[in-house]
Amino acid sequence: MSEQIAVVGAGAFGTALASVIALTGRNQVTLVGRNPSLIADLKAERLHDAVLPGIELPEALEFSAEPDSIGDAGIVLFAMPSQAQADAARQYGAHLAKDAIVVTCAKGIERATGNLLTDMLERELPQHRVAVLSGPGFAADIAKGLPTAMVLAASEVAVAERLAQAISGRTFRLYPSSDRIGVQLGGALKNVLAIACGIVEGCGIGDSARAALIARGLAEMSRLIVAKGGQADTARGLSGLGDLVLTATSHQSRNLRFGIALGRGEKADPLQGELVEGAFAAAVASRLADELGIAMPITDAVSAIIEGKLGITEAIEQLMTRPITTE
Ligand SMILES: NC(=O)C1=CN([C@@H]2O[C@H](COP(=O)(O)OP(=O)(O)OC[C@H]3O[C@@H](n4cnc5c(N)ncnc54)[C@H](OP(=O)(O)O)[C@@H]3O)[C@@H](O)[C@H]2O)C=CC1
Ligand SMILES: O=C(CO)COP(=O)(O)O
Repeated sequence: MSEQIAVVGAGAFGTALASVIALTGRNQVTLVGRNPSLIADLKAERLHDAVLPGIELPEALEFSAEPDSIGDAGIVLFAMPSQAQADAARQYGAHLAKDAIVVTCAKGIERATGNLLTDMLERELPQHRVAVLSGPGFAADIAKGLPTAMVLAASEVAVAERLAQAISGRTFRLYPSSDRIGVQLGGALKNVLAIACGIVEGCGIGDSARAALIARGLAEMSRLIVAKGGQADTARGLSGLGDLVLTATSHQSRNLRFGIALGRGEKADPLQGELVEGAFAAAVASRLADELGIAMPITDAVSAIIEGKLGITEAIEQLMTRPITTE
């Protein structure tokens, strides 16, 4: 079935998603950006070299800088950073079709409130159903047509299935899920854990330490998912373990590179330069863990290091000398 799909947010991920969905040939896809001169260049050149260098965008993909261009879309993907999603909901909400489903594609937690992005979007857009797209996939890999599998979660599995069918193509495969909580927390926390793995790499304490962080980090992710009402199994799937392994081991990851800079003792400011979602999620996840009474020592340490409250040597010492417990 043919769908009208709008992707809002003309950055790396939005452009990659719009491109791969347009390539299915089934859907009419519009990439909607807020910068008219960028959109004019994309239309003219079919390249977005600032974020996806050298990758040609499909002929079938349409572009617009007008918020009302989303008015006929039944599926609207929000592909801007987590902390910009509330603003985007306010800016684009009035232009959504009555039955449009909004799919958040960001990996984070609302910093001001600790809300999941789906809860925040339902607050801002109470008339609309809200779904989540997350999982292991770098924008450049997706846009190049390399095989990628991710998860599409909606509260009703039938809706998730419909969205996954509509968006999936020959190189981009979506698995439907009904666990929006687990899928979102996996995406937010893997970024924090990738920073931790970057720190380990940057300060040169070995691959064994990285493996320990991945496994113990996954246990933290699972605990938070369950405490927030999600399913433990989701942590072991694509949006949890899958994305954690990808981001914690590939230098394509901005979160990993940020952690490496921290580990090398370089000055790293998450508000300058490229987007580092984990730097925002660390403090809010640590706060949530505290409120829910669950242990997330790696997340706490990453948050404290970023805030300059804890040194790296001290953090390693603290993690290694915690009371011995069963796994
Ligand atoms: N890059 C990747 O490989 C992947 C990214 N993600 C997730 O996708 C999200 C976006 O990341 P990514 O695309 O890489 O980031 P980028 O920094 O490449 O792009 C972000 C885009 O969002 C736009 N934007 C910011 N605020 C708004 C707003 N209020 N309304 C409309 N557009 C807005 C920016 O526009 P402007 O240029 O005008 O500032 C920019 O085009 C993050 O949560 C990330 O974790 C998920 C999977 C893979
Ligand atoms: O989420 C991603 C891949 O799944 C992208 O990771 P970074 O934001 O760390 O680059």
